[in-house]
Amino acid sequence: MAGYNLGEFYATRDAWNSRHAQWQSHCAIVSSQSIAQPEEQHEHSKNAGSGINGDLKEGSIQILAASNGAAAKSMMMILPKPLSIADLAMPPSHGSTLRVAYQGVPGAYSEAAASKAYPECEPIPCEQFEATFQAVELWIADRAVLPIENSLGGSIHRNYDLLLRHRLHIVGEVQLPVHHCLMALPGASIEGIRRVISHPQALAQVEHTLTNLGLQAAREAVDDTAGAAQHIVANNLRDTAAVASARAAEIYGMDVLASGIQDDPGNMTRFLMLAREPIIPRTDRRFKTSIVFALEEAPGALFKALSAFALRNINLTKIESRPQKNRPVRVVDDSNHGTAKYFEYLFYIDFEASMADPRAQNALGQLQEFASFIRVLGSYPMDMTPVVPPGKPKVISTT
Ligand SMILES: O=C(O)C(=O)C[C@]1(C(=O)O)C=C[C@@H](O)C=C1
Repeated sequence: MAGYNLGEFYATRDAWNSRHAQWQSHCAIVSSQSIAQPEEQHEHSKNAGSGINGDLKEGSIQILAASNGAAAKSMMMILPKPLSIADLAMPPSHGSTLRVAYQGVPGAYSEAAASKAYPECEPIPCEQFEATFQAVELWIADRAVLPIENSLGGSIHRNYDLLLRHRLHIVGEVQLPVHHCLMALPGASIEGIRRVISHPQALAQVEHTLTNLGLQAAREAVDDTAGAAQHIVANNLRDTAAVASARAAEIYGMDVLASGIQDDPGNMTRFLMLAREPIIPRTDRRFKTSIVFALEEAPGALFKALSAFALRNINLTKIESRPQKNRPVRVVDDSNHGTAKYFEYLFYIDFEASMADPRAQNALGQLQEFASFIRVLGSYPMDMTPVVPPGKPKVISTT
């Protein structure tokens, strides 16, 4: 491998491993609470005997994290620093624990999705979505977790483009209920908040509720929800609140001002699990298959393409179109009328059938007659976990 720097590789791996060992011992103290209902957490906080420094406030859902800014900051020093693309000099060797790369910092919903899919996994925080793909491609991680759509905010378009740009395979999906909290530094009140920061998807999911709470504060987009919480603590921003998970509030020692603030109580984000190798499709359980294709321009082309599925009684669960980046516009000269400009699209569809099912194979055979390009992104088990009834929104602190 020309230009490969072994020294850098070991330094990166050792730095990562030592940060991660510190983080794991921290986690042993702060017992992890995964996406519990806001009410459950509230009750738990009332009943809990002690946090790290044992000074829980009545009516606050600050459970086990440090409750003052300084302690929270020192806690943040030992959190694993997210990988950036530049860090990916590549440490492949590791034991048998499945390493799952996600975008964000501890407390992000993507981390919760990784743990839902692989409960024993070791989540690896990354700065960008692109870095999660590269972590898997370079064998630093075994899986990447990628949010792809939300029930309120819709598709995460950039991630569709990444699926095409990289050659990873979809091997699973997770549908995660997303229950947002509004959080600020300990002692803050909703009235004193002048700015609300979070991931743009999260801000979109709470817009009406924030307005109904009378919060006129400016909204500002940042890279991830938990990163917003971390940023407020690191910079001691007393007039700023974050929209993030209850677990993020716990990790960064923030007060929850309101919980369950998503505009729809059933708010849900769908995440994809990606791997270097595809899984072998089966027919003994419910599978979904995701594909992407391009069509030749013709009247009824999309109708004909989709009829391949309808005729075989295959349910389509999602359709998304994205620009064809290598050929976004097709120009056709019409000597009589001028020049017609056609935008070229890629169509991403998810359908409810396994690639081991002859109906799916025949449908793709028929689709091939119309398509100029087809790629199977993955055939994987559907998330069939029961939906937990959502809790009611709750304003915990206004003073
Ligand atoms: O910022 C996070 O916590 C994420 O995991 C990202 C993300 C997203 O990209 O949609 C995931 C779930 C929620 O819908 C909000 C944000």
